[in-house]
Amino acid sequence: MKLRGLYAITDSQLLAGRLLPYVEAALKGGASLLQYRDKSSDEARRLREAEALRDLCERYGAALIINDDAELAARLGVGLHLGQGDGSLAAARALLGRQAIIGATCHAQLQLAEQAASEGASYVAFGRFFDSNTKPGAPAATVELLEDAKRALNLPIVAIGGVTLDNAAGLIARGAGLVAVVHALFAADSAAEVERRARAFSDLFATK
Ligand SMILES: Cc1ncc(COP(=O)(O)OP(=O)(O)O)c(N)n1
Ligand SMILES: Cc1nc(C(=O)O)sc1CCOP(=O)(O)O
Ligand SMILES: [Mg+2]
Repeated sequence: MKLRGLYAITDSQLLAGRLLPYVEAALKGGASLLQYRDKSSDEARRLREAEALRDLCERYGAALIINDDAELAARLGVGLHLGQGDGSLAAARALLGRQAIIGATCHAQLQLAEQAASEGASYVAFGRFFDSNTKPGAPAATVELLEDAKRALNLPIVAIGGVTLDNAAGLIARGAGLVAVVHALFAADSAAEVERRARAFSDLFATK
Protein backbone atom coordinates (compact mmCIF):
# COMPACT_ATOMS: atom_id res chain seq x y z
CA MET A 1 0.00 0.00 0.00
CA LYS A 2 1.47 3.32 -1.11
CA LEU A 3 1.16 5.93 1.62
CA ARG A 4 0.41 8.97 -0.48
CA GLY A 5 -2.62 11.11 -1.23
CA LEU A 6 -5.72 12.11 0.66
CA TYR A 7 -6.07 10.82 4.23
CA ALA A 8 -9.73 11.22 5.19
CA ILE A 9 -10.57 11.32 8.91
CA THR A 10 -14.08 10.77 10.23
CA ASP A 11 -15.79 12.97 12.79
CA SER A 12 -18.71 11.65 14.83
CA GLN A 13 -20.59 14.95 14.92
CA LEU A 14 -20.12 15.93 11.28
CA LEU A 15 -20.97 12.45 10.06
CA ALA A 16 -23.81 11.62 12.43
CA GLY A 17 -26.43 9.69 10.45
CA ARG A 18 -24.37 9.71 7.24
CA LEU A 19 -21.07 8.03 8.11
CA LEU A 20 -21.17 5.33 5.44
CA PRO A 21 -22.43 7.35 2.44
CA TYR A 22 -20.01 10.20 3.11
CA VAL A 23 -17.06 7.88 3.67
CA GLU A 24 -17.93 5.94 0.52
CA ALA A 25 -17.98 9.24 -1.38
CA ALA A 26 -14.51 10.10 -0.05
CA LEU A 27 -13.25 6.68 -1.15
CA LYS A 28 -14.86 7.04 -4.58
CA GLY A 29 -13.08 10.37 -4.88
CA GLY A 30 -9.76 8.62 -4.32
CA ALA A 31 -8.91 8.81 -0.60
CA SER A 32 -6.00 6.43 0.04
CA LEU A 33 -6.31 6.22 3.82
CA LEU A 34 -9.34 6.50 6.06
CA GLN A 35 -9.07 7.07 9.79
CA TYR A 36 -11.97 6.13 12.04
CA ARG A 37 -11.80 8.80 14.75
CA ASP A 38 -14.50 8.43 17.35
CA LYS A 39 -13.66 9.69 20.81
CA SER A 40 -16.74 8.13 22.44
CA SER A 41 -16.71 5.15 24.75
CA ASP A 42 -19.59 3.32 23.05
CA GLU A 43 -17.63 0.14 22.35
CA ALA A 44 -20.43 -1.70 20.56
CA ARG A 45 -21.11 1.15 18.13
CA ARG A 46 -17.41 1.67 17.56
CA LEU A 47 -16.94 -1.99 16.66
CA ARG A 48 -19.98 -2.00 14.37
CA GLU A 49 -18.96 1.17 12.55
CA ALA A 50 -15.31 0.18 12.25
CA GLU A 51 -16.30 -3.19 10.73
CA ALA A 52 -18.50 -1.45 8.17
CA LEU A 53 -15.69 0.98 7.34
CA ARG A 54 -13.20 -1.89 6.95
CA ASP A 55 -15.51 -3.51 4.38
CA LEU A 56 -15.89 -0.23 2.49
CA CYS A 57 -12.13 0.39 2.48
CA GLU A 58 -11.51 -3.13 1.16
CA ARG A 59 -13.95 -2.49 -1.70
CA TYR A 60 -12.13 0.68 -2.72
CA GLY A 61 -8.55 -0.49 -2.11
CA ALA A 62 -7.96 1.96 0.73
CA ALA A 63 -6.47 1.32 4.16
CA LEU A 64 -8.47 1.73 7.34
CA ILE A 65 -6.69 3.23 10.34
CA ILE A 66 -8.23 3.24 13.82
CA ASN A 67 -7.52 6.25 16.01
CA ASP A 68 -6.25 5.64 19.56
CA ASP A 69 -7.49 2.05 20.04
CA ALA A 70 -4.85 -0.64 19.46
CA GLU A 71 -7.17 -3.42 20.64
CA LEU A 72 -9.84 -2.51 18.09
CA ALA A 73 -7.22 -2.29 15.33
CA ALA A 74 -5.91 -5.72 16.30
CA ARG A 75 -9.40 -7.19 16.41
CA LEU A 76 -10.15 -5.97 12.88
CA GLY A 77 -6.67 -6.52 11.46
CA VAL A 78 -6.30 -2.90 10.33
CA GLY A 79 -3.96 0.05 10.96
CA LEU A 80 -3.64 2.34 13.96
CA HIS A 81 -2.89 6.00 14.71
CA LEU A 82 -1.38 6.89 18.07
CA GLY A 83 -0.90 10.31 19.63
CA GLN A 84 1.78 11.09 22.17
CA GLY A 85 -0.45 10.06 25.07
CA ASP A 86 -2.06 7.03 23.43
CA GLY A 87 0.32 4.26 24.44
CA SER A 88 3.53 2.68 23.25
CA LEU A 89 4.22 2.54 19.52
CA ALA A 90 6.61 -0.36 19.98
CA ALA A 91 3.96 -2.33 21.87
CA ALA A 92 1.42 -1.56 19.14
CA ARG A 93 3.88 -2.77 16.50
CA ALA A 94 4.39 -5.99 18.47
CA LEU A 95 0.60 -6.43 18.73
CA LEU A 96 -0.31 -5.61 15.11
CA GLY A 97 2.67 -7.11 13.31
CA ARG A 98 5.20 -5.88 10.75
CA GLN A 99 2.74 -5.25 7.93
CA ALA A 100 0.32 -3.01 9.81
CA ILE A 101 0.22 0.70 9.06
CA ILE A 102 0.90 2.52 12.33
CA GLY A 103 1.07 6.31 12.41
CA ALA A 104 2.27 8.69 15.09
CA THR A 105 1.34 12.27 15.99
CA CYS A 106 4.51 14.34 16.21
CA HIS A 107 2.97 17.84 16.62
CA ALA A 108 5.68 20.30 15.49
CA GLN A 109 8.71 18.35 16.70
CA LEU A 110 11.16 16.59 14.45
CA GLN A 111 12.60 14.84 17.49
CA LEU A 112 9.26 13.13 18.16
CA ALA A 113 9.23 11.94 14.55
CA GLU A 114 12.75 10.52 14.82
CA GLN A 115 11.69 8.70 17.98
CA ALA A 116 8.53 7.39 16.29
CA ALA A 117 10.58 6.18 13.33
CA SER A 118 12.93 4.29 15.63
CA GLU A 119 9.94 2.65 17.34
CA GLY A 120 8.50 1.36 14.09
CA ALA A 121 6.08 4.02 12.82
CA SER A 122 4.89 3.66 9.22
CA TYR A 123 4.24 7.40 8.89
CA VAL A 124 4.62 10.51 11.00
CA ALA A 125 2.03 13.28 11.27
CA PHE A 126 2.79 16.95 11.88
CA GLY A 127 0.29 19.70 12.61
CA ARG A 128 -1.71 21.67 13.00
CA PHE A 129 -0.67 23.82 10.04
CA PHE A 130 -3.73 26.11 9.93
CA ASP A 131 -6.70 27.01 12.12
CA SER A 132 -8.65 23.83 12.70
CA ASN A 133 -12.40 23.59 13.21
CA THR A 134 -12.06 20.06 14.50
CA LYS A 135 -9.18 20.54 16.92
CA PRO A 136 -8.62 24.26 17.50
CA GLY A 137 -6.32 23.73 20.47
CA ALA A 138 -3.75 21.53 18.74
CA PRO A 139 -0.18 22.91 18.86
CA ALA A 140 0.79 24.92 15.77
CA ALA A 141 3.37 23.79 13.22
CA THR A 142 5.08 25.73 10.44
CA VAL A 143 5.53 24.61 6.85
CA GLU A 144 9.33 24.87 7.20
CA LEU A 145 9.09 21.81 9.45
CA LEU A 146 7.91 19.76 6.48
CA GLU A 147 11.09 20.51 4.54
CA ASP A 148 13.26 19.69 7.55
CA ALA A 149 11.33 16.46 8.11
CA LYS A 150 11.60 15.48 4.45
CA ARG A 151 15.38 15.85 4.62
CA ALA A 152 15.75 14.06 7.96
CA LEU A 153 13.31 11.17 7.67
CA ASN A 154 12.77 8.27 5.35
CA LEU A 155 9.06 7.90 6.13
CA PRO A 156 5.85 9.25 4.62
CA ILE A 157 4.89 12.60 6.14
CA VAL A 158 1.29 13.53 6.93
CA ALA A 159 0.20 17.17 7.27
CA ILE A 160 -2.91 17.80 9.37
CA GLY A 161 -4.90 20.66 10.84
CA GLY A 162 -7.01 23.12 8.89
CA VAL A 163 -6.02 21.64 5.54
CA THR A 164 -8.28 22.85 2.71
CA LEU A 165 -8.34 22.73 -1.07
CA ASP A 166 -6.79 26.21 -1.02
CA ASN A 167 -3.77 25.44 1.14
CA ALA A 168 -3.04 21.73 0.54
CA ALA A 169 -0.84 22.23 -2.54
CA GLY A 170 1.65 24.28 -0.53
CA LEU A 171 1.98 21.48 2.02
CA ILE A 172 2.48 18.87 -0.69
CA ALA A 173 5.11 21.03 -2.40
CA ARG A 174 7.01 21.24 0.90
CA GLY A 175 7.09 17.49 1.45
CA ALA A 176 3.75 16.23 2.73
CA GLY A 177 3.04 12.85 1.14
CA LEU A 178 -0.45 12.78 2.63
CA VAL A 179 -2.87 15.49 3.71
CA ALA A 180 -5.22 14.52 6.53
CA VAL A 181 -8.55 16.29 6.38
CA VAL A 182 -11.76 16.34 8.39
CA HIS A 183 -13.75 19.55 8.03
CA ALA A 184 -12.80 20.66 4.52
CA LEU A 185 -13.79 17.22 3.26
CA PHE A 186 -16.80 16.16 5.31
CA ALA A 187 -18.54 19.44 6.23
CA ALA A 188 -20.55 19.19 3.04
CA ASP A 189 -24.23 19.23 2.14
CA SER A 190 -24.17 16.06 0.06
CA ALA A 191 -22.19 12.91 -0.64
CA ALA A 192 -21.68 14.16 -4.19
CA GLU A 193 -19.92 17.23 -2.82
CA VAL A 194 -17.70 15.06 -0.58
CA GLU A 195 -16.73 13.00 -3.64
CA ARG A 196 -15.94 16.16 -5.63
CA ARG A 197 -13.73 17.49 -2.84
CA ALA A 198 -11.98 14.14 -2.35
CA ARG A 199 -11.21 13.98 -6.07
CA ALA A 200 -9.89 17.53 -6.02
CA PHE A 201 -7.60 16.75 -3.05
CA SER A 202 -6.44 13.53 -4.73
CA ASP A 203 -5.72 15.32 -8.00
CA LEU A 204 -3.25 17.57 -6.18
CA PHE A 205 -0.97 14.53 -5.85
CA ALA A 206 -1.23 13.42 -9.46
CA THR A 207 1.58 15.55 -10.83
CA LYS A 208 3.77 15.83 -7.74
C1 LIG B 1 -3.15 11.66 10.92
C2 LIG B 1 -3.37 12.14 12.30
N1 LIG B 1 -2.53 13.03 12.81
C3 LIG B 1 -2.72 13.48 14.06
C4 LIG B 1 -3.78 13.02 14.82
C5 LIG B 1 -4.00 13.50 16.23
O1 LIG B 1 -3.76 12.45 17.15
P1 LIG B 1 -3.83 12.78 18.72
O2 LIG B 1 -2.83 13.83 19.01
O3 LIG B 1 -3.72 11.51 19.45
O4 LIG B 1 -5.27 13.39 18.90
P2 LIG B 1 -6.70 12.67 18.69
O5 LIG B 1 -6.93 12.59 17.22
O6 LIG B 1 -6.64 11.30 19.29
O7 LIG B 1 -7.67 13.56 19.36
C6 LIG B 1 -4.63 12.10 14.23
N2 LIG B 1 -5.69 11.59 14.88
N3 LIG B 1 -4.40 11.67 12.98
C1 LIG C 1 -7.31 15.27 14.79
C2 LIG C 1 -6.39 16.40 14.58
N1 LIG C 1 -5.08 16.37 15.03
C3 LIG C 1 -4.44 17.50 14.76
C4 LIG C 1 -3.04 17.75 15.15
O1 LIG C 1 -2.53 18.85 14.87
O2 LIG C 1 -2.43 16.83 15.69
S1 LIG C 1 -5.39 18.64 13.95
C5 LIG C 1 -6.71 17.58 13.95
C6 LIG C 1 -8.03 17.91 13.34
C7 LIG C 1 -7.98 17.95 11.84
O3 LIG C 1 -9.25 18.33 11.40
P1 LIG C 1 -9.50 19.52 10.38
O4 LIG C 1 -9.09 19.02 9.04
O5 LIG C 1 -10.99 19.75 10.47
O6 LIG C 1 -8.71 20.69 10.85
MG1 LIG D 1 -5.07 10.15 19.97
